[in-house]
Amino acid sequence: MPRSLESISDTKKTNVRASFQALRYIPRFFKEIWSVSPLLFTINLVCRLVNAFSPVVILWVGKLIIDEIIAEVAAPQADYGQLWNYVLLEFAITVFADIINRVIAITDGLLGDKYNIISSETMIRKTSKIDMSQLEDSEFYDKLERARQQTQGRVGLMSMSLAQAQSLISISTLIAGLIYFQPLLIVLLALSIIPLFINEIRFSGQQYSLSRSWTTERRELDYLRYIGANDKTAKEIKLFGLTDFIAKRFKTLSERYYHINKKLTVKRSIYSAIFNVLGVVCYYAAYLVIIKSVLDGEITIGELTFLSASFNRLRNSLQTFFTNFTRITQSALYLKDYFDFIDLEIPDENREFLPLPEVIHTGFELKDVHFAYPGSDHEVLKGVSFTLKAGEKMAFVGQNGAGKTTLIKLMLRFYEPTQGAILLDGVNINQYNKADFQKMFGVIFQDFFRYEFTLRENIAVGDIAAVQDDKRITNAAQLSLANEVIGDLQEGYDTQLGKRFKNGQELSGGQWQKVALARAYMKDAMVMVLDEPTSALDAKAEYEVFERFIDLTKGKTSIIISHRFSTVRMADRILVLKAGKILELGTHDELMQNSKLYAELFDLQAQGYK
Ligand SMILES: Nc1ncnc2c1ncn2[C@@H]1O[C@H](COP(=O)(O)OP(=O)(O)OP(=O)(O)O)[C@@H](O)[C@H]1O
Repeated sequence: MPRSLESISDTKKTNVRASFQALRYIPRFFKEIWSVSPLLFTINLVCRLVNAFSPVVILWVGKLIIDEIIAEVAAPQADYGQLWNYVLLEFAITVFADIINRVIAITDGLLGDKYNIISSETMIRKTSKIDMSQLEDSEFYDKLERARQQTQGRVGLMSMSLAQAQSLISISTLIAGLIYFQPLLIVLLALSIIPLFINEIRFSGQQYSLSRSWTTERRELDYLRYIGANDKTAKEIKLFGLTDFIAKRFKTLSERYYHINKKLTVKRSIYSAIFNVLGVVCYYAAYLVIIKSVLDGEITIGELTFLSASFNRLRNSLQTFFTNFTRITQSALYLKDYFDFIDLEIPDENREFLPLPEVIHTGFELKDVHFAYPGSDHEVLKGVSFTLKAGEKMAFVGQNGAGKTTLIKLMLRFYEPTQGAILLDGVNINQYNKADFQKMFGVIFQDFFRYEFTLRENIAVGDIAAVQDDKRITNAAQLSLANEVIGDLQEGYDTQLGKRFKNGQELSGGQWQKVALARAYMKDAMVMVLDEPTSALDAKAEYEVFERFIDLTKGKTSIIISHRFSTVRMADRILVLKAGKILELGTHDELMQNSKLYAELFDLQAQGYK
């Protein structure tokens, strides 16, 4: 549940502390930006440093101009030479500062874009190393989501932090001017700015807590926005008349956020307005002090304009400085999410592994394997033990939810068994490097992904390094019958699939399945796993696909999951699962003689074909 405004303010202190602590990530952040382009970064820093002095210099030249005008007006014989020099100088400084500002903006943009590319790429690479169990954890997913979404925020943080450093130098030079002429002005300055700062910290902490505590709801809103307006769901949404249901759900959730946020924004504006009046009072008090100094003959009219303009500018600069400071501390928290994600330890990454066998000698052995999905007490597998011999074709059978796919996921090391072990040639599979181990398999899952890439790329997903290898791609397509799709495609293997991009062509469910099946044939994998690979194929295509599969995988260790018993019977042995336990294991003939679940289901399906 999202928190109420009151509870948000309760946690305000913790968040303010946390955001200050997150500032420690800034140096690392800048180190990363530096490494993106040392040249751009140096140009940016030098320009900012030079421009940091421009406000005080311009104000000072302005003072010189006014004093010169007054002096020349009062002089019996006017000589305007010096005055025009000053005006020219001010003009030159203004033009120069403007050029430098543009260089800063350009280098900010280029650095931001480069950093954006590199950090997004880093995240994509890191995500691939993260365990499935972690990716399915909603808290972790929120963190990943924040890290991903804040890519632009991090770019903003970069220019904001650099601008802050520049502003700090400008502020120091202006303060030095005030101290030199009238130290009392500093006290008035502090009086006008400190309440605003406290107010800023107080409310921005609440604002951040609110936005952060809504990460999950924002994800839900994004999801509703997605399913409410995209081509994949349009059919069902129209047919089932879901628009109203989705729109209402979206509206209710959005409005809850809107109301909490509105309350906070109004409160913040009222307090800001009150403190701003205090600031204006201080400004006029300072103005009176400066006027008095002129009247007392302590300073010139030029110095009056210099001091009052400096004071005003300082007040504005400090206000922006503090506002940006709180913004930076908040963005730094997102930086923390990003670095936490990047630093996430990948267990095993630096471990010594056993070399993978070049060929499988004895096969896989599962010993009393138990498994419950992370965050769940429900045991999906309850003491599963069997061997899959080298070169054997085994089929997994069982009703929906029996645990067939889960068993595959454990054998592929997407998850670790909660109890028991899986051995390959007598060695626990966790002794091998996970990524290398997974490369041994050619797999197609029932929920394979339809990449909106070209047909060639969709097939090459099975071994992306071979994306330009026409021979292997056409071969894989022939084996899986995906080559039959080609006739309908205008640009052959280079046709864009799906409807999301220009000239994309959509395939039927069965055609997609053939394409996905081709992925498994892209490499000469030691173990083949087909998880319901033919559910969308017509009977003829299914028969052909399996005939080829059996033919091609002769002597190769393989697993097939299927609900079609005509397919299943082709396997050497069949493993029947029921509620996470092995009910039967044997050849088709043995199981038929057993007269248990397998025989019952087989007969049931056979009846249907009579
Ligand atoms: N990622 C997951 N997190 C939590 N529970 C899961 C997850 N995936 C599957 N389950 C649960 O595990 C059980 C077994 O699912 P599994 O997908 O292994 O069944 P299956 O035998 O392959 O079924 P089907 O024939 O329907 O594909 C189900 O009760 C399911 O709800």
